Amino acid sequence: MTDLPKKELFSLPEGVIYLDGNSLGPLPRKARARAAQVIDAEWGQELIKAWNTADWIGLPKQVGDRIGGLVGAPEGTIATGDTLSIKVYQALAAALKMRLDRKVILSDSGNFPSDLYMAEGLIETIDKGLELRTPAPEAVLEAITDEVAVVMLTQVDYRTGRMHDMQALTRAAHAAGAVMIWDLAHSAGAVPVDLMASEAEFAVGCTYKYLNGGPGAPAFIYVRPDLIETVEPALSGWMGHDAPFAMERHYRPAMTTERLRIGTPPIVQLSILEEAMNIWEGVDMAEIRAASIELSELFIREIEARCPDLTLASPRDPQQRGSQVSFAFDNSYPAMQALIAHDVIGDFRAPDIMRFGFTPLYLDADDIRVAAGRIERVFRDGLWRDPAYQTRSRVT
Ligand SMILES: Cc1ncc(COP(=O)(O)O)c(C=O)c1O
Ligand SMILES: Nc1c(O)cccc1C(=O)C[C@H](N)C(=O)O
Repeated sequence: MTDLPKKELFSLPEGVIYLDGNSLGPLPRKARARAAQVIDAEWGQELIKAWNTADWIGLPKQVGDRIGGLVGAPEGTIATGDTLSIKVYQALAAALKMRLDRKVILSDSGNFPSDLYMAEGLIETIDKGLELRTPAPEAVLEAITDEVAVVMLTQVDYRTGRMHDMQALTRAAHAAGAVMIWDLAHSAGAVPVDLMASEAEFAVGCTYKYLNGGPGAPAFIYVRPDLIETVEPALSGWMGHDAPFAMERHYRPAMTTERLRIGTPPIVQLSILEEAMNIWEGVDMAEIRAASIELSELFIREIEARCPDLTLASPRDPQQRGSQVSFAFDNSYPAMQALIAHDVIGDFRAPDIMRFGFTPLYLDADDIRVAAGRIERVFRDGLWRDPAYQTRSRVT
């Protein structure tokens, strides 16, 4: 049994109840010292020698292996770096190369826009004859036909929290002869994932949400081990080369997942992420999941009892949800602004969603009850009507 929560390991502002770790995780206390060490002692003193003396060059793989431990990926199967959108592009381009005889990319209408935009951009670049299909999430299973080259899904819907059945959909994709890509942005560190057991060919994800790597933290990409030596990288940068410092004239991919790296790794961010991953040492994802369900069920009960104007917009069955709960309300934007002003931080997602994330590493039942009390007040007293909350910020 892990001791949850591990609140003391995070630097959270006094009095704030943070229900947005599903978008940007909070600051791990040790991140500051680690970043200072990398900047002052390594970069400052060692200069370029630090690539060897501080093993900067080995850091992307080291961190990838730590992430692998949380998502059922064996050592050496996860490469880190770049942004998730780039990793989506790479996975999709490589997957399409594995099914050149087919023309359909299947995703769903609830997928995060960037995943769909990257697919649209890829189609424009490599083959305008490809087609991106986006049925409703509930209709994906029956849309997997033998026309489909690649099924590309985000396991947990960013807006509703609805969770796809990874095992069943991967099985269906394979039965239809399609390649499977999972986006784990809202899964890694949120729900138990077993990539090897799923047999999916690719997975991608980000590390600034439940993994607490900080804004702009590097993304990750998983390739099933039996495919690593044959996957064709669409973005053939030198850090994915088998021997980057041999400076060979032609690209020759690394014989490991490192072939999906592109350029110079972001060392300060990777170091912070490694520090954040230390918090997960000894944490059992099954325990996190059980605690997350307890917190989210409590939240739903409290909100439904106290705020009759809000409508649950997430599946009621906790097994069908990731680690977030959404409520619909016509004036969600000002309402969320009012909640934030009253120290309950969630977020708004267009058109009418108030989204709350549950992160048992640093939240407990008391936090949920206090949050529910503050939320009740904002709605009971109509505090969200204040003109101060009506003006939209650039980042919502
Ligand atoms: C499911 C999903 N895919 C892609 C992205 C985009 O990631 P990035 O901005 O790191 O490229 C996000 C979050 O921003 C996301 O939630
Ligand atoms: N990556 C983000 C950013 O740079 C600014 C604000 C929000 C984000 C997010 O991660 C959004 C997130 N993927 C979502 O689920 O809405």
